[in-house]
Amino acid sequence: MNNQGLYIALISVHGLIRGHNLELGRDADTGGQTTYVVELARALASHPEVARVDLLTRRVIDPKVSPDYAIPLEPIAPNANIVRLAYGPRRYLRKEVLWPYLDSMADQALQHIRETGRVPDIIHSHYADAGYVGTRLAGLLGVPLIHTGHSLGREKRRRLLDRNLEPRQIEKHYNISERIDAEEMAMDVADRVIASTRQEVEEQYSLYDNYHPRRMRVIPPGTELSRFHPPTGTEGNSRVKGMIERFLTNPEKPLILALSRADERKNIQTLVRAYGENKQLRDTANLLVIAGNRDDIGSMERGPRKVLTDLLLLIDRYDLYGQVAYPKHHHADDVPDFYRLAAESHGVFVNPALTEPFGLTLIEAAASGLPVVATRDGGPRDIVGHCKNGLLVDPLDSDRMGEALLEAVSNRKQWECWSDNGIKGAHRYYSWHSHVEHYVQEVGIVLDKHDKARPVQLRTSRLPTIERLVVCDLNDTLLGDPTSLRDLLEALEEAGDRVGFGVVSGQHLESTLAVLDEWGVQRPDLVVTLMGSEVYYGNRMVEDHGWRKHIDYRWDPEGLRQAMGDIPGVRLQAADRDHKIDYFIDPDTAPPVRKIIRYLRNLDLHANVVYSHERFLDLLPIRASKGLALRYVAAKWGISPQHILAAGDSGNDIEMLRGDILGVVVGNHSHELERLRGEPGIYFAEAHHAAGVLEGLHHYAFLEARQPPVTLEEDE
Ligand SMILES: O=c1ccn([C@@H]2O[C@H](COP(=O)(O)OP(=O)(O)O[C@H]3O[C@H](CO)[C@@H](O)[C@H](O)[C@H]3O)[C@@H](O)[C@H]2O)c(=O)[nH]1
Ligand SMILES: O=P(O)(O)OC[C@H]1O[C@](O)(CO)[C@@H](O)[C@@H]1O
Repeated sequence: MNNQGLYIALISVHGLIRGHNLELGRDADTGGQTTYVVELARALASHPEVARVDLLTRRVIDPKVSPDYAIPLEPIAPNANIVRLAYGPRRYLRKEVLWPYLDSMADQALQHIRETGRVPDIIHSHYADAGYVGTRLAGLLGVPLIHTGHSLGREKRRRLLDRNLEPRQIEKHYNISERIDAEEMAMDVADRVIASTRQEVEEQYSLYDNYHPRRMRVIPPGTELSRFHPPTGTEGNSRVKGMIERFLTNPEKPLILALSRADERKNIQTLVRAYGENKQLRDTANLLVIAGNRDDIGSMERGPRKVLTDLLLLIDRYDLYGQVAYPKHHHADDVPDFYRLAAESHGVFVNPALTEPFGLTLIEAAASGLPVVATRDGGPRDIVGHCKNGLLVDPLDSDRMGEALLEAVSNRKQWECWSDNGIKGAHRYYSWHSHVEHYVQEVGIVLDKHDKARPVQLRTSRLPTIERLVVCDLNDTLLGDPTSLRDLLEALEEAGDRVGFGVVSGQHLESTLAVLDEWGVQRPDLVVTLMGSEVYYGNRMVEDHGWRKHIDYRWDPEGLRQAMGDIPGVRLQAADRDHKIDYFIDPDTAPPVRKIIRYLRNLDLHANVVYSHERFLDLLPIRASKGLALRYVAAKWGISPQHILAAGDSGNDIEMLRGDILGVVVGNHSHELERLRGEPGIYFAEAHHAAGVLEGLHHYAFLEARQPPVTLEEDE
């Protein structure tokens, strides 16, 4: 731990995040995780060993949402900020469609880190999308990663298949494979995975190929105990009482409170059936359903729209008018009052979710002195086990759910005991104070143990004259046509010291330099070889040893060669360098690449597996690729990715072309690049080879002299 105090970067990509009045339940992506990360940021910032907390999220500029989400930097504590990074489309997008833009978020995060002038000591990603970004950032900077899944794709896919959704449909709507891959990668790279309950670890995280028990830590989130506390006797005149009473014939009856996002998984319909089918329960208590905020159900996303429509239909089917309240809107500040009003009425909180990874609402209810009836599937087992403040039920057994609710509101002695236990349990097990004590201790262990490889020292560029950088893949991109090659080199020459030139090749240094000499190309500023395994600078081709050390992470070439030897349709081509193993692959007889990757993972072997030209399969360290090498170099030189133009022609160039780096695909590209057509920041040239690169340079006006910095004398 350095004496500056910890600088922690939390990443939470999706949903609407701000420091006040979270619009929880507004849509499927703005729920518990957003509460969790904002409260974690504040709690960490108050810890004496923490100097700074940045909560990195996506900047959203969209007239349909509050302008709060467009503010680039929002202080939420004296040393904690929400940092909104601008990447991809400006409008609000659901989390499932953010994947193509996440490389760009990592690039923007590097810019933010360069502006702060300090590399974070730890990166903590929340959910799969942030895991994707965090994995790249941690790799580029060489700092440890912590990951928290909140909700896991393999479990979600299982549930969706159980509901007989078509795998193709699941893929199309949820991008579930990309999400699971990102979760696997995050769990592979993370030094720690922080879960909220033991169940999550044993039943959900354990399903992952990269599940490593020794890296798992259960640190349940806290709840804001200043917000959630027992009734103070003033509930009678709270705003929410009026909101609810307008629905109810006998408002003085005990309240059964359900509060969750309007999401299928929350299983509201079984709860309404349990209530509707139990006459004694209906006579004894009213039901209050808070399911997010809604203006017009008809204009909501499919998921929430279906949940709310079913709710109305069930209320009608059981003729529950006057017994069920279902307000359209509420403010975040109303939520604690809902719990207290229900507690005041000697009611009960119910979480009927089909599965609940954790269940923040249960600790909120406990802290409010409100007993619970909760699904036994997931985190509630831990919570009710700790707090002894209610009953667990099978979420699919509506009769039993009804009976449990009736018991909770009928047995006053039992109610008082549960209420008291819940208050004590919430303070004892679920305060943010105890959470961050444990968290900071873990971070200390990770940092002490973590390989002391210095993170990338963000110094200004090694080659200070370079403002921008043109990087070309070697074979079939830079080379291939002598005439246009000469034109390109002349154009670069004319651009002078402002524009640097780099080459990226799949071969090792010696053969790369020999080929460059053969084609009369002078020594580039930068040479990246072996698909991104090695990085060399300047005339003397000095190797970047920090990069080599950095990619050594979890690289086991012997183990990989051993394992690959057993795979049909795959033949060793060359293993001529420490950090790259080349194979020929016959797509007709070899297993699919995705299966090869899982096979290696199951052997605890880690590699970046690159398939190209439908016949090559290259194995690289997980931290190595052309794209990652380029971003590492950009960070090192202080060059923003938008000032780099990368040109390529085949599958192993994809990562280099995506993100904020300006991509150029030359006209003679192989067909595996076709899927990039139309992606932001990627230009498909008509011309072939170096002529295609030149076309791309013109397209981006990349070589045009930028406005020189105005100097004072010119002003006078
Ligand atoms: O209309 C609503 C609905 C919810 N909430 C709040 O939103 C949060 C909901 O969190 P939770 O019930 O835990 O559900 P999810 O949004 O599904 O949260 C995911 O992430 C949480 C944090 O990791 C985990 O507790 C959950 O199990 C996981 O599903 C709670 O603070 C609620 O008070 C509201 O304020 N208004
Ligand atoms: O249904 P999914 O895709 O697993 O997402 C669950 C959602 O619940 C949340 O808590 C909402 O904030 C996030 O974890 C996630 O957006």
